[in-house]
Amino acid sequence: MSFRDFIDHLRTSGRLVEVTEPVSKVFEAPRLAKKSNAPILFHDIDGQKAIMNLLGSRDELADMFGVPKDGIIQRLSDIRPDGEVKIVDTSPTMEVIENDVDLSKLPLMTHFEKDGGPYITAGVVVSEYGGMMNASIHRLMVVGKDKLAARLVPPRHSYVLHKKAAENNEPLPVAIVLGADPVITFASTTRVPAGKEFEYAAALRGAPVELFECENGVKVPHAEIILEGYVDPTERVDEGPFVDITGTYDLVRKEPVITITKIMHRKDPIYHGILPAGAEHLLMMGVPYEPKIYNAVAEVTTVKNVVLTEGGCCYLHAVVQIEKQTEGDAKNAIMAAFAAHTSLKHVVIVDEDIDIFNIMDVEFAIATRVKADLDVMIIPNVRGSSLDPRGSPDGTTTKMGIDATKVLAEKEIFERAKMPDVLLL
Ligand SMILES: C/C(=C\C(=O)O)CCOP(=O)(O)O
Ligand SMILES: [Mn+2]
Repeated sequence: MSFRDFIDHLRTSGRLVEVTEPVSKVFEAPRLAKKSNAPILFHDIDGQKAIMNLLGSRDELADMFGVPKDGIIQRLSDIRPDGEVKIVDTSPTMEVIENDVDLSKLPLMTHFEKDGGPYITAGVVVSEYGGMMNASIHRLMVVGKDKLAARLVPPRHSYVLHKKAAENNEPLPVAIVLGADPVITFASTTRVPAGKEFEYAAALRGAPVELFECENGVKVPHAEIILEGYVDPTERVDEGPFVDITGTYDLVRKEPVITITKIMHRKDPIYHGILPAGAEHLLMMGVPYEPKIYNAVAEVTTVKNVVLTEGGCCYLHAVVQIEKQTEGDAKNAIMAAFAAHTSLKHVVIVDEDIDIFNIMDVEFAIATRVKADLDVMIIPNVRGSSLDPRGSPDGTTTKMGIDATKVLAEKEIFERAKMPDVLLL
């Protein structure tokens, strides 16, 4: 499915908000997108088209995968990154080719008051070096007419490929993909084995992913806009400040510079922007880790479901539902969850009768099934997330796991009272 087909699907199913009045890319469009999580299409954002909140809810993701909302994890855990990838000669993305690059012509937005400037938020950076490829989303800050600073996070595969190229003092060829089939964009946020993002997307879609070759050799899927260029082996500039998933400002760091040599795009292209700290951003960060946690917990007990909660920025807090088999299972589930997602800070383990999507239910489990000295595990000096404002400067933090499951030997005292079915008047 193309990006446009997906937008048409949102339109025909009545879920798309359309803004036809002119809006500015500086603060105004992001403010409008922040009002709700509904997909919002701007027809005139400084003369261009742009969509935000494309995958702004679990309902949207579930619809894209063709499963119910509580079936997303199961679907993602079942899929293997072995779908078909086909190389083709041509692409609708080549409708317009610009060799005189001017990034200011694109609707790249400025979102928050202390932002370092406009940046690309939904660009899938595809890179190839030494026979390896990668596709992942990185922040791309405009630092010149044809230059972007890329936040390449260690140990993501783009970071590794850039490091390898830099060790040989060679530029890393890249292509930045904006507005591909949303399944491909989602696949680029996952933690599949190196170079398997497009195969994973093809398996998820149940249809081959077509790739075509850019002038610099990088192979890319059809998209609305593609920026072609290379990452310099040595040049680094300040990147940020920018708001990340926590809604607070991430640190300013020295990051590598990409020079864009060519832009290809559809006629009348639709730019994709992800609102920083918005639901789409949180989901893209968190949902790929949920199947990893699910599979890791499945190794130690019977796992039923996993969610990285929105209140925990879909990244720092998990709720794991298990069918407890033996006393102590929940403690093993806690350790498995931390091992599967090393940025996770707090995790709560609950039984099958707790609705993990309902925070009231999770709090009920903590309130009625936890005795802190027995059920809370505190683990100091563990690798945490660089995005946690409370993390230590050396990258470590203190983690907490809460076993909010029933004590098996006393199960009946934890049962929730039910009302019998009766005929209602
Ligand atoms: C943007 C980050 C990661 C990514 O691109 O996947 C920063 C958070 O990474 P941590 O590993 O949690 O520090
Ligand atoms: Mn990768």
